[in-house]
Amino acid sequence: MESLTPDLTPELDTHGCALTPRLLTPTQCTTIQNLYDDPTHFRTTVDMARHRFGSGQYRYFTHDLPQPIADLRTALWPHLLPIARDWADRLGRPAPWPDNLTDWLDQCHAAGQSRSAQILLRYGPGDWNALHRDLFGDMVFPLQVVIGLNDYGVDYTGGEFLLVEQRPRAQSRGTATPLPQGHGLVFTTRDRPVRSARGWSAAPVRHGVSTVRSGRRYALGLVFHDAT
Ligand SMILES: O=C(O)CCC(=O)C(=O)O
Ligand SMILES: [Fe+2]
Repeated sequence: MESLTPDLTPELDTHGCALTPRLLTPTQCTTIQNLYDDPTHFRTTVDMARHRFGSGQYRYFTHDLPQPIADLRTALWPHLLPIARDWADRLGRPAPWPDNLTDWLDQCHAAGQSRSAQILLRYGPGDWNALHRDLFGDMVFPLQVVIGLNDYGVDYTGGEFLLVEQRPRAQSRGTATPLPQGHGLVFTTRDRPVRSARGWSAAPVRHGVSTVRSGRRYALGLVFHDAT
């Protein structure tokens, strides 16, 4: 794994999301994509159309995350933690996250959020992901990472990652980002600090995926609180 992240704060402040350097090799991306068909890795499969979440399918990993996914999540934590703490400071909110990811997950489990929230998503032509937030309860880590597993424009077309940010007393702003294969996109699960007349205010952000026009698109979603 290359050096994970330069300082992502300026990108996050300007665009509301930040691309990391390459986190997975193309071979690792293919290996992870191929896990999709092995049910032993997953606790639940969600048919997105059935829940009116869009169209397509995703599967929740069990806690027994395959390598290199487990390592990746652990390695990302110390890079994301200072940003989450800085945001909490700007917004005058508590920052309940300990230095160690395992300690934070223990807190989630004690509060009843005890199931894995890591997902592998699969989209075909016509599939899309409705705008949403991956919140499961009071235990919230405000940053998450999605990793593109396919080559945008080659393996599939359409399927851009979408962010929609609600601005204070104004209409919302949309940002579309194609995910480069093997790179992570860091964005907020809930809201992020934006400058306002009176200092900082929290802008709620939702994310989703535009309609895939052709091909297959897989993505790995890493969330840093657990689910119910
Ligand atoms: O498929 C994607 O790029 C978005 C996946 C998603 O909703 C997530 O990672 O939480
Ligand atoms: Fe999501």
